[in-house]
Amino acid sequence: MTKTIVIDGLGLIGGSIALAIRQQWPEHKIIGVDINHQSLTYAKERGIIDNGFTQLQSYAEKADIILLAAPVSIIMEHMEQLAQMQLKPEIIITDVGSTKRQIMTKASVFVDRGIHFIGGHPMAGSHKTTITASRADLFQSAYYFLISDTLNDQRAQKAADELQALLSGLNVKWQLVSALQHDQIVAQISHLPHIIASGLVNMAQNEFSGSTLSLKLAAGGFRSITRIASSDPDMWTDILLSNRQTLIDKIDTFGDLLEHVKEALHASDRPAIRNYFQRAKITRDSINAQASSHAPNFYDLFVNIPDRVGSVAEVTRVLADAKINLINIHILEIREEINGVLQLSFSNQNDLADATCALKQHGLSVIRGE
Ligand SMILES: NC(=O)C1=CN([C@@H]2O[C@H](COP(=O)(O)OP(=O)(O)OC[C@H]3O[C@@H](n4cnc5c(N)ncnc54)[C@H](O)[C@@H]3O)[C@@H](O)[C@H]2O)C=CC1
Ligand SMILES: O=C(O)C(=O)Cc1ccc(O)cc1
Repeated sequence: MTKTIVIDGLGLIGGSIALAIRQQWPEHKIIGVDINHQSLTYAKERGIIDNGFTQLQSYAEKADIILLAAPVSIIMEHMEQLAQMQLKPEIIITDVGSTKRQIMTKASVFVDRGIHFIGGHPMAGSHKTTITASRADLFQSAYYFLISDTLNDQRAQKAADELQALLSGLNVKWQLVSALQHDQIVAQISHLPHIIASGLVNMAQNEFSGSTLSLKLAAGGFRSITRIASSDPDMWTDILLSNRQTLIDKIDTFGDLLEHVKEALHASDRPAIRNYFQRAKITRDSINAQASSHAPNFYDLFVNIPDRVGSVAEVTRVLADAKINLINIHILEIREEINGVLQLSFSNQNDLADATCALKQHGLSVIRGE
């Protein structure tokens, strides 16, 4: 059955979800809502949406599904507005906001009216924003949180099944958690890291100001750990303010950890310092191992590529010549004058083995994947 889907906030995430729905369900009508006219024009010209509006009121009452994908504070404002409208009785409203406790508390505005609200959060994205950065495959193999708080009866479960079917083209791994669990998890693995990344950049900037040294000297490590400091400041202000207490606690704990390293340095305590790095190494190495064991549909290898024009094309040509189907390619790192690393994903073990062989025969250095 043809559905009308309203996507409110047509940026990186709203745009990427629109693209994925469009690809899988071309018969559905997709309406974009954004205060930014340019985003609407961009999406309409490329056929990502059928029509665009600057006001949610313009189309919400005709919607079968509304996906709220603006910054967190706007999502909550728009939930209030939606609760005042004459919506279709079986409408499903969902969101993609990076925090969930405040949003799920706000969802009480829908309960009396019997409207389904399903909290969601795809755990993939980028430091880049706006629809121009959106991609249909942005969420491929990523986790997508669904919030259990409102999934408490059969009708709600049916609505969640419908939402999951609509978004099945995203190829995500669904993860059911409570809003409380969600905000604690993301505070640790997403919000605190953003605070630290921006802190490192601000500190380096302070240290280098007034000196002839500059941040251009920063090596790969600094660049990798601070990539997310390029994220949108308004979006991250909303995120921090909607997960305040959890983050205050996390900052305290992180402060204790730094204090521990400082004490070890004061005491020249070599075993304590080594232990700090060793524990982290074991855990960090195991993330890669877990990631590959949880993604049985993807077979990855990593290739060293020289920093010269055409080296990525060379890799893809070798694979095309060998008639090997590549399902994803990701540039992990390219540093000036040094090798970069390409991550190549295949759909099965045979393609992975054939690709390893073809690339090695071509003289390329394959890091992992046999
Ligand atoms: N960037 C990321 O990697 C991820 C972001 N999220 C969440 O997704 C949401 C959207 O983030 P992005 O797409 O990255 O941001 P974005 O900045 O690319 O897109 C947000 C869009 O919302 C629009 N907008 C702002 N105020 C509006 C209003 N009053 N009415 C309608 N549209 C309005 C903006 O014009 C923009 O096009 C946020 O809630 C964020 O926390 C979730 C997962 C990943
Ligand atoms: O760019 C990155 O690595 C991110 O961390 C993207 C991201 C940003 C916000 C989220 O709520 C989830 C993922």
